[in-house]
Parts: sequence; C-alpha cells; structure tokens
Amino acid sequence: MTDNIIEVRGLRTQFGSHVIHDGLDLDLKRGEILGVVGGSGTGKSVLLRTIVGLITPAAGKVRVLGQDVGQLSGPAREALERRWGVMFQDGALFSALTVQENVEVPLRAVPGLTDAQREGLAQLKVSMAGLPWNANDKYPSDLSGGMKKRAGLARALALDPEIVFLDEPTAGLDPIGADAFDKLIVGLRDALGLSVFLVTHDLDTLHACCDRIAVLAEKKVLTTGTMADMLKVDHPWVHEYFHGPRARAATVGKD
Ligand SMILES: Nc1ncnc2c1ncn2[C@@H]1O[C@H](COP(=O)(O)OP(=O)(O)OP(=O)(O)O)[C@@H](O)[C@H]1O
Repeated sequence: MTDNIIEVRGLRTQFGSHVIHDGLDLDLKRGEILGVVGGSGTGKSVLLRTIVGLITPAAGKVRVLGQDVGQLSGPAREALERRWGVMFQDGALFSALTVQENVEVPLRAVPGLTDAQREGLAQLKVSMAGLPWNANDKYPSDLSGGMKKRAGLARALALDPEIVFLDEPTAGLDPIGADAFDKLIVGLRDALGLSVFLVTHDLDTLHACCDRIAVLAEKKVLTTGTMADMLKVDHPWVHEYFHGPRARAATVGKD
C-alpha cells in the first residue's frame, strides 16, 4: 500500500493556449509537510486549486486519499472534500460573517449537529488556530493580517481534515508573526497527524516546517527533496533561490 495521500501524475493545466503545467508529477506523503516553491507565476496556486478540484485539468490524474478527484461527483465528491481543508492566500473569509460564523460555514454541511454543538466546535477551532476567545465575535475587517490568516486556518480545520492546503500562509506577516505561524503549523501537524501541502515563498518557513520541498519550474515539478537535497541541485533558479542572500539569512542560527 502506498503512503501517498496525494498523487498527481502527468498533469497538464492550461488557460486557453497558456499552458501552466505539462507532465507534472507530485506526491504528498501521509503526515508530511511538503513545501511547494517556484518563481512567481509558475503555477503553485493553480496546482493547489487543481488538486482540490476547483480547476479541471486538460490531462493527467489527481488522486487524493486513493480516489480520482476528476471521476467523482455529487455526494462522493462532497465526502472527499470534507477530508481536506484549504486556507487561501487572503484567508477568503466572508466579510459579513464573524470569525466564528465563518468557521461554522463548513460545519453547516454536517448532518445532525445542533446549533450549540456547531458553535462549540467552531470556537474550539478558533482557539486551536491560536486566536483569543474574543476573536469569535469579530468581523474580518476588524482583524490584523495575521489574525485573518489564523481565522482562515480555523475554517480549514473545521471538519477535522486529514489534509490541509495552505497558500502562502506567512505572506505579509511580520517576522515574529510568521515564526509563530510556522510553529503553529508544525504543532498542529504533530498533534492532529495532518498532511500539509504548503505553497510558500518564505525560506524561513521551509527551514522551520517542511519535511520535503517540491520546486515548480519549466511547467513541472523539477525536483523534490529535503532542504539539504535542494542545496545540491544544479539548476539556475533552484541554485539562486537556495543559495541567494535571503537563503543565507534564513539559515543563520539554524545549524
Ligand atoms: N483563472 C485563471 N485564468 C487565466 N489564467 C490564470 C488563472 N489563474 C491563474 N492564471 C495564470 O496561471 C499562471 C500561474 O498562476 P499562479 O497563481 O498559480 O502562480 P503562482 O506560482 O502561485 O504565483 P505567485 O507566486 O506569484 O503567487 C499565471 O500566469 C496566472 O496568470
């Protein structure tokens, strides 16, 4: 039996004649935090959105938790979707709902939950995401960038997912907030046994969180491996990214 919780094979995605991925293969192993990196516009977010079924690929297969996402529809698809949670780049919160109400949205699809149970579960997820209790009643416009991200994470955790997709979770956070978020991701993975697909540009996050890294370039996953493996890759973009001045700054004090 494979321990791959996500398997992408021969993926091709395109918008009109603009090909984003061509022959892309990727695995996410159960329990790992995989960092997905690549230059701007290489298709990291499109890959995430394709895996969760928001974009239909032109070719190839996406298997999540042993099921072919493209072959599922109706209740079978909804059942699979309940086994993952997604935190989009800006949190994608509903502005007219409070934090707690935002987290309750996915819980409304669960049959048999009373209002009190749903509210209690939402409050639990808000607190697991590291927000103070008084954040429950706040609206997204009242939250800082970091709090919005935590609220987006709370919503992603609402249904006790096995996989969490995070799109640039530390973008726009100050270094202390970003560091706290990195620790939160690792802590939640360890406590809940999550598998995490993490799109990031943040070298500190790669160092702090990721078991493996997948580099997107030339329309595919060019290479995968640990941070130590990345340092040996002989490709101009990969070399510049992992050996440039920001990379050196990120490794200070890590050895
Ligand atoms: N809905 C869409 N319609 C047309 N083109 C799109 C659509 N979504 C994304 N693209 C294009 O696909 C390419 C990849 O976009 P994507 O957002 O995945 O890049 P990225 O690697 O996540 O970039 P960044 O690091 O800047 O966030 C870009 O050229 C983008 O313009």
